[in-house]
Amino acid sequence: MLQMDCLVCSFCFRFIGSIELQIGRRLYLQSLGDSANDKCHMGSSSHASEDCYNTDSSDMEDGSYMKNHEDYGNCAPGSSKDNISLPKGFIESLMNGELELPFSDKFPLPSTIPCPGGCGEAYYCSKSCAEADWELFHSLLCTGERSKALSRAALLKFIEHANGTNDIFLLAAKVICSIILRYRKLKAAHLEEQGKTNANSKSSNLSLLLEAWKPISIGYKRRWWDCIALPDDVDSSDEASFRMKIRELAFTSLQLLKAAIFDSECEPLFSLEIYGHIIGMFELNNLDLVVASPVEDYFLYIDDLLHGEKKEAEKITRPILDALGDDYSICCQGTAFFPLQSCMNHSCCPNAKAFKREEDRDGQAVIIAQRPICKGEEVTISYIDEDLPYGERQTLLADYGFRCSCPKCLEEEP
Ligand SMILES: C[S@@+](CC[C@H](N)C(=O)[O-])C[C@H]1O[C@@H](n2cnc3c(N)ncnc32)[C@H](O)[C@@H]1O
Repeated sequence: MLQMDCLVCSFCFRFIGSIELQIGRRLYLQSLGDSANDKCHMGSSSHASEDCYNTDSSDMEDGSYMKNHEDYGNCAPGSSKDNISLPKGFIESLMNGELELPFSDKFPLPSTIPCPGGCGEAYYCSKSCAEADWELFHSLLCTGERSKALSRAALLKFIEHANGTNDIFLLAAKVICSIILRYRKLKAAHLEEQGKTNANSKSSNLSLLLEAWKPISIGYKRRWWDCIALPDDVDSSDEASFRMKIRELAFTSLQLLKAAIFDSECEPLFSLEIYGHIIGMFELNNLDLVVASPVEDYFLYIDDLLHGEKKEAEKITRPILDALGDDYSICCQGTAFFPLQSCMNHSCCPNAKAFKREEDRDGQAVIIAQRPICKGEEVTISYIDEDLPYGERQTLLADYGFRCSCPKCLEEEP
């Protein structure tokens, strides 16, 4: 699950495009929020319209770092809610590569490769990532012309429902697609091996489906509506009806997904029981995924320049920073299931940590030992900020359904 305002590879989650594209896209999305209020619409999601971010261009006019400084006229004022203005056409020039920011060449990013299915939603850092995603998940979830979904219209309905309710359904769909696609591959190999005539029995199909399901089976523990933590605003007397509503929501989502990608040979995958357990797996075993943004490094680099260079560069970067505001650099965040890493237990004095956090440059699961770990010793990670006081830690861990009794908790227990 990705944060929308970062442009990352849909397969490995590396930032892609360029510093200019990342910044332009973020400003553009920011302006969409603003323009909804002042009727300054920006058109489709892939192109910013010319003049909705605007006005005073004096600071930028001598932009010797810019390849193109035409088109910096005025536009109707007031399109940015904080009254921070950028020249007319500025965002578009950043996004379409006409404008080069100072020293951005120090932060090269892989160029963007569009989805081979033509959906215009997924982008990749390389052809191999595009192909791997297509083969493993995306061919069934692509809304483009070459989609392998049963019905693209139904798929759009499913996605719309997930976006409007809970995007965990998109992850569950990804899991189901990966199982179907793995099943089809296993079956093709099996048919080739056995000869088409005697290998297409129901029982052999089921055993292939079980084989395809195997990597996920480790996450099969509890249904979503049984394991989801009760939100703070739901009274415990309403717990049963809350859980019933969650189950109904999952049922609706599953019906929509079925209409989009149903495969009769994989019918068991489309039961509410399985769907509930797949979502439950993300509820219980999800790992946060964080990929640091190169945009932050870029602005830090500018800040560290020597006085003369810095002054010159900041003529261009300062108005951008001001327009971006506090969220000038947003990392890519998501949630993921990794069969091994997601199953590690918690300790408030863990001997390992999940992910490199600030240093992460892609979505690979990395577990790093914090100290030497003996053979046979359990590898533990921390689910929460282990530096919080004892009470706060236990409150947070209650959401995971347990009280921690690690050595640190035993020592600090009042
Ligand atoms: C991400 S799973 C961890 C792996 C889990 N043992 C499994 O096999 O799925 C999280 C669940 O494991 C259990 N768990 C993790 N750490 C624990 C701990 N320190 N004490 C008790 N239960 C723990 C809790 O039930 C928690 O909801």
